[in-house]
Amino acid sequence: MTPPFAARLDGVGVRFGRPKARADQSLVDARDPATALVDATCTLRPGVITGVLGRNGAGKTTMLSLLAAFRRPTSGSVLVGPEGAMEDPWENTWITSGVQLVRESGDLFGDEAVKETLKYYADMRPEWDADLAARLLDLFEVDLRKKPAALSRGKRSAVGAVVGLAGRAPLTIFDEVYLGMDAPTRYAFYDELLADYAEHPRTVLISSHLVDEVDRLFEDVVVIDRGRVLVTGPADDLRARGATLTGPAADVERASAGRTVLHERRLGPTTELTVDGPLNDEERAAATDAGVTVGAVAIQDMFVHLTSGKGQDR
Ligand SMILES: Nc1ncnc2c1ncn2[C@@H]1O[C@H](COP(=O)(O)OP(=O)(O)OP(=O)(O)O)[C@@H](O)[C@H]1O
Repeated sequence: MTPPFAARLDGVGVRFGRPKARADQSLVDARDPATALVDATCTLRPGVITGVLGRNGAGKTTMLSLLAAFRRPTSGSVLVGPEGAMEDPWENTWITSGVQLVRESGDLFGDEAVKETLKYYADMRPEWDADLAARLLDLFEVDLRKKPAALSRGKRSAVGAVVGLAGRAPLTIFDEVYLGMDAPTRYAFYDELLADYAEHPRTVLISSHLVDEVDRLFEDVVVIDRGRVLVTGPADDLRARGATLTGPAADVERASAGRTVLHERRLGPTTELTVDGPLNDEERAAATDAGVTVGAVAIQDMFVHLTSGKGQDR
């Protein structure tokens, strides 16, 4: 069995369209609307579930497409493979045979019954688990005899999820695969992913807007904002990164002195501030003594605050 893949992006830039007429065409310009990634650098640890988060158009799909060798970077380097033996995935069958990118559409073969798509992936993936695929198709109530056009959007996504789970590729990437699924199907997918991952460790990347729903799955996160990697590292660091301070306005102001305020909410005499940076025990105790309640900030809220560009220093 191939060990889980790691991946590394180093100073990666991606610009769509024709190269600009200039001396160094490998340069990407953040102000150019055709630029999808700018100087993106991050490491994806092997055998870990990483959440790739970003607002619409942030560059998530572009980053995931690079890892699956669906496209090449304009600048910088992309490496994928077992730790210590990573290679450029572009036109590299050894690497790409270990990478499964599952997209929301499910990438089903247009004119054939769904069972033909599954047969194709079963032949391609040495670790394909036919029993798991059959059980999941039953769970998601997918009729294998139907052609993709006869399936609902959610059922097509479900087939993609089955391809990703049953294939057990050393790098499995789910790019917003569950967007078409209803809530019970999505929750069943998350549970199946966690259960299978626990038994068959591999590297999983999940991109999503539904951060609240999926954040319990993440061990690491990469947050992309307007083409730049804003945060990369353990999800727990992001969970512990900020704090909410709630209480009488003057006390909250005092407790937040010198910190970057990401969000502010006023309810009559009570103020709630979301601040960047964790509070140490002393600061926490001082705030509590002053009648200020200190709370945690969920990944979803931190993500919204960090990518809304509204942070202000106090
Ligand atoms: N083929 C293309 N030609 C030109 N620009 C593109 C192309 N594909 C993507 N882009 C642009 O690159 C940027 C990043 O797109 P990308 O699809 O990677 O974002 P995303 O984070 O996956 O967004 P979403 O959450 O909306 O799917 C966007 O500004 C997008 O308009």
